[in-house]
Amino acid sequence: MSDLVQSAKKAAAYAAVDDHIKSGYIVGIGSGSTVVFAVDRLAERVRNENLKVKCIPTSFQARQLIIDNKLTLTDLDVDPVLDVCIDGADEVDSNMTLIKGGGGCLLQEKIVASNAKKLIIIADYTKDSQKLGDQYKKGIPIEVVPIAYVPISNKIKERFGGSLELRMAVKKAGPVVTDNGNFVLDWTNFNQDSDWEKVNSELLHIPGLVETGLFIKMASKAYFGLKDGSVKQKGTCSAQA
Ligand SMILES: O=C(CO)[C@H](O)[C@H](O)COP(=O)(O)O
Repeated sequence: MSDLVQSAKKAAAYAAVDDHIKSGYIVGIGSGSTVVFAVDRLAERVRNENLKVKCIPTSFQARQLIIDNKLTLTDLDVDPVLDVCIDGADEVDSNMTLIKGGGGCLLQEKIVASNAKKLIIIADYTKDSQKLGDQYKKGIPIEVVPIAYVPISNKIKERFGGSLELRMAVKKAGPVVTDNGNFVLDWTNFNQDSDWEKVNSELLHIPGLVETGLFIKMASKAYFGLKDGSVKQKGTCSAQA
């Protein structure tokens, strides 16, 4: 990954943490490489400003980040309502519809985000698109119960077209297994002009399909780090709103 992209991720993450996290907050910690910068900044603010925050992870990776940075860990049993969730995205379209799940953590990410008063997205400039699929070519991740991956692939192809591929592991023989023990299908060559809300609700009716990486009407704001070091904001909610 280029230095420019890395700096862009960092700039977006720092700006979002500075604008949206206050002492006393319950904070959702997303997953992926951009979130690493957000946790760095949050830990720095906890040390320097004596900020009191409790963090809810969206994945095994996020839990490790919280622990490694000596932040306070909590969960939805103890704190079922979050003030804010900060997470990355694979792509953000002009309606603030997201593709998430490039790291395979979509299910817990969606659960945690859906219990947050606001979801703030942090990303580099390569994620800012007009339509889903403009820049992100790896497809829409779909988490499925393992025994159902073939019929689910067939049903999606028949109903909506495109191609589905079972995501394979890199340092393990066989498929990626999510934090929840499921498989991930990556859906490519979909119709970019789809009504994503309708598609998403139809997908969620397929037995065995656990969750989709389509996040619709969930994100309040997206911060994109740009090549020149500045940060572009997309979406409506104001800082600390
Ligand atoms: O949804 C995710 C993981 O499941 C990530 O937030 C998404 O893949 C973006 O990751 P990165 O910050 O590494 O670009």
